[in-house]
Amino acid sequence: MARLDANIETLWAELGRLAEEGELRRLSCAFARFVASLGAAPPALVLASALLSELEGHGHSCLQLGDLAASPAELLGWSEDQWKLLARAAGPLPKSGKAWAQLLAGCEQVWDRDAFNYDQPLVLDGERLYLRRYWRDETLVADAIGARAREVREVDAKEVRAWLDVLFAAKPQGEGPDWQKLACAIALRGSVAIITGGPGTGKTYTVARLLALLFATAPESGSQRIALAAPTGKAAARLKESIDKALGELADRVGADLPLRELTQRMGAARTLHSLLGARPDSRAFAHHAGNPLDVDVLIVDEASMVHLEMMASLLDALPPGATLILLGDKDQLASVEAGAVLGDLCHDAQVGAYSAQTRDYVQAASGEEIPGDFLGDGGALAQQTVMLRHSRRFGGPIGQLALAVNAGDAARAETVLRSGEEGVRWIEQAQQQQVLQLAQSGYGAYLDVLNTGLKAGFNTNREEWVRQVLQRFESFRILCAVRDGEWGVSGLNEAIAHRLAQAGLLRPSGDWYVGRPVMVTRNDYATSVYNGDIGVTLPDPGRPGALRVYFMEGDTVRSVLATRLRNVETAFAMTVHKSQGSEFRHTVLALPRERGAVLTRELVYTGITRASEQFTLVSPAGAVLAEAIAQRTHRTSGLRGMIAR
Ligand SMILES: Nc1ncnc2c1ncn2[C@@H]1O[C@H](COP(=O)(O)OP(=O)(O)OP(=O)(O)O)[C@@H](O)[C@H]1O
Repeated sequence: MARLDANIETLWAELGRLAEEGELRRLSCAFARFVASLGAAPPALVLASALLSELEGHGHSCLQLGDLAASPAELLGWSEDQWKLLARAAGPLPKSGKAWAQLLAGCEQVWDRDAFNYDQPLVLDGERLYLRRYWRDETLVADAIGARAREVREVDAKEVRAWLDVLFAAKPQGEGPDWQKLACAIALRGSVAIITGGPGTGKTYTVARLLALLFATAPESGSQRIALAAPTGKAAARLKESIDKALGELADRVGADLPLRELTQRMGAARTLHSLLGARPDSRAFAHHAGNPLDVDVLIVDEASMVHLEMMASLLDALPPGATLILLGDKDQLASVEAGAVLGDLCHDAQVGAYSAQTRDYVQAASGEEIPGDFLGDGGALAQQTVMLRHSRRFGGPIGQLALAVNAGDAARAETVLRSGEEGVRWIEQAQQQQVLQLAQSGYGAYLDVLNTGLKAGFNTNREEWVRQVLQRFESFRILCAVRDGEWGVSGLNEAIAHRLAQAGLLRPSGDWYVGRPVMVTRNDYATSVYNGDIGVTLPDPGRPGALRVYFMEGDTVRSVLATRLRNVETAFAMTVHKSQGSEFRHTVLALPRERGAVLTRELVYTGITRASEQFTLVSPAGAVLAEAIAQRTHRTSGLRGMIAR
């Protein structure tokens, strides 16, 4: 016992030192102390608790004990020396994942999945250690998705095929299968389907046809309740706009055979997931859950890569058993800021297909499409309900080539495209911050022009149209950063851009709030109905001289909030790539930092590039950073796939 105590004190000292050095969050130390306070705490448990909490901060949902035994320093990117000091302080540590699991299973703070539950903070599931909350969320998601994927509905394949032939134009021979058509057939037979694909691959185009198909084939289609949702307000508005457009075009095509305009009218607005589930101020709990499920038959969720584990668990909990869930998203985009990489995990087999012979036969009968042999395999139930769209209609040019090269991890090819001089892509190498400021001044030129012209004219005539124009112009250009701090981070660039625009006489910043300040909301605020990620522009309040209001675009409508009522906002000339997900800008500038770091990954670069619709400019102060970023993949540990399979 004396030896244990001695170890523990040295271990606390080591953990404290790491926290001092900024290598460990204080929260992780505090969590380990909390675990230790609940009972006898061998140093190995204290160490595992601190690591687990730290990993959660990096987006992992659990600690793989096998990794902890095999390559502990790598887990958090620590040096071998740092780890050795910790390991020595903690005394002899288990040598394998199994031995770690045995040791932890004996601790009273750890709930073994198969044993008695009395509210311990940690859960041991095989050789994975979880914070209780994440284990519960991951189990819920795995059980709900797994059960839905295994539930295959009876389908009249002949009828479905006849409708699909009406809804999709015939494809030229020899071009391989029409994955969009195939996706509709697959989604129709299940209570869950995942449609993944890069930008412009037709995810919304496909889902509009799926809705038409459901409408045409469901026995009581007239009363079907369809809900559209996305993680952010902007993504929700884009989803609704694209679906309405696609259904409108389709209605013209199918004519009186299917009253699709009726379907569009019945669908209502797309909502954020928070609003759909009934978020409540000051509470993590939603109004809708298993006891009070959502009133829907079909739920379509776009930008699913942004949905974090806890939100996905809440969503699945609130979904009634008979309802159909369709997840749309790009599996290669950055995962959510919060823990989990749910879409990425669920789409594990999407690239290879891994379709069974049964799926192949069904698809052939219901859509007339043949799944090529390369895509057949022995994937699980979820793989059978997942389709990857592979052909982008919007991204054929250099931006598309660049995105493909980055996604494939081919840095040399990406650099060639960037240096090609082709219209649409540009690379400013060995850049100075001044060059980003120049880009900002010209990129935001149209925005500032409309803003200042209106201000000068006193915006007496058609003020609403002017506000709309200001907001739209602002949305056509954006500077994206990989990091928050420093000269190449969001805060440094925002400050420098505002200063530059002021020097050029285009803005008059004074104090926190000034006319023309674009802002992004950083926390949901139910009192003012503004949500994390919403972007607005500050303009004079027409009713109160001297007062300022922030204007937000919500679909087609503009709403405003008194600037002084917004507490959690930051300037938005520059924003992080994370926050830009779900948005698209005509010209996107991606500013990389001088040094590589853990956040600089392939997924981040890919997400940044795919935010550009016409022009992409990469700005990097140091040459090698791009290649290093492309080589570094996001890795998030989770047990989701294993849980779905069991
Ligand atoms: N099979 C098709 N035939 C003709 N046009 C198509 C087809 N599929 C998609 N499109 C068109 O390609 C464009 C992109 O499609 P869509 O918006 O559905 O893609 P997406 O994958 O949802 O893109 P994003 O991820 O950017 O939202 C749209 O203009 C759409 O009308």
